[in-house]
Amino acid sequence: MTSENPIPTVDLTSFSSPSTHSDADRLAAGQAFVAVLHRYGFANVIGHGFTADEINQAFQWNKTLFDLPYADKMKAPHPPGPFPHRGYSGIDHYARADTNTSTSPDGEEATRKISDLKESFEVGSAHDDQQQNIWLPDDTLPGFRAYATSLYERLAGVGSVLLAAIGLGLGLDAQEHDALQHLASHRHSQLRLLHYPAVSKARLRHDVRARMPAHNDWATFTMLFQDGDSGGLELRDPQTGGQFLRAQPEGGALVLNVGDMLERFTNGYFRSAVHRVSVPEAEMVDEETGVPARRSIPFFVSPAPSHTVATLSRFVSDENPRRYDPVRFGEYGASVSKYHYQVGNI
Ligand SMILES: O=C(O)CCC(=O)C(=O)O
Ligand SMILES: [Fe+2]
Repeated sequence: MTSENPIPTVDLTSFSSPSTHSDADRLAAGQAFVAVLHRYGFANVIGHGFTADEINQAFQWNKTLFDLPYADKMKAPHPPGPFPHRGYSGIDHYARADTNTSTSPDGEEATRKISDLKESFEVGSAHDDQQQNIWLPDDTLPGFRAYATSLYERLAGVGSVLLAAIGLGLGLDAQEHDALQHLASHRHSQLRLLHYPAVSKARLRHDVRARMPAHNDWATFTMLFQDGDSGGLELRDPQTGGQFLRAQPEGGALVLNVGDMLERFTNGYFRSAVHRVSVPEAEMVDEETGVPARRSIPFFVSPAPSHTVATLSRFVSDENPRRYDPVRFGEYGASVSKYHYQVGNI
């Protein structure tokens, strides 16, 4: 079931424009942010520092990239296997052309991996010592490499600001704050451009249940922009455990969801939110247009792979005993991403 109620919006202008705000403003905003994340594992964030023009520009690049012919996009192919998680993964329209019109729910369409319903381009830091970026030749998409590199840096900066807001809202001391900062490595986070093509009513009827099935993100937290009014991102309410709530795109807001590392760090005070990208029921959709295309831009704020994430002792008590052993982020991420790669759904 889906609720119409969007998740609450938090304004973090006092952090993104510190000179025009007081410490008291920041404390109040940080505490409000923490309260929403504690309740939902998600928050809509405004005042993050990205202008409307910057967001439009990011979606314009998303469109220009995915509008390229498949053969051009495949000049920067994601290598087989989960690592390095870089470059283009997508839909071979030519290979699937002959199965596109299948109407049998038992046929090939039904068993097709859900990954066929999206295409993505993964970008890391230019200074990542573990995973190298995989770029298109510059004459295939002039300026894209420079743009995506700058977008990565910009979002990494926003991620640090949001992490500081969480630290202030939690009332961490200096040592705890230092441990929190290790959950965001500018060199090891990840930018993803996503495009979900339009889906026909026929496919909705027969085999398409979701654009991205329910999952958790395994890093610290994810910041995500969604295009226009297409929507579709939903989170499972951590309090009811069943009901899915819409994360509606609201003018310029980014959606932040808690990932596994922040859950472990806080011993479950923040829950890594289960989320999915849904499609409407076939009956709700126009025969001609189907479900329109959708674009999103997530940024996964992550620790360094060598960093061991341990629970802060302030979150451990007799009522809430330690739930997690310390874990090296690289090892954790490798096992989870290997699983996702095998099932091919994220
Ligand atoms: O496209 C979206 O809105 C969600 C993307 C997502 O959950 C992911 O890439 O992990
Ligand atoms: Fe996700």
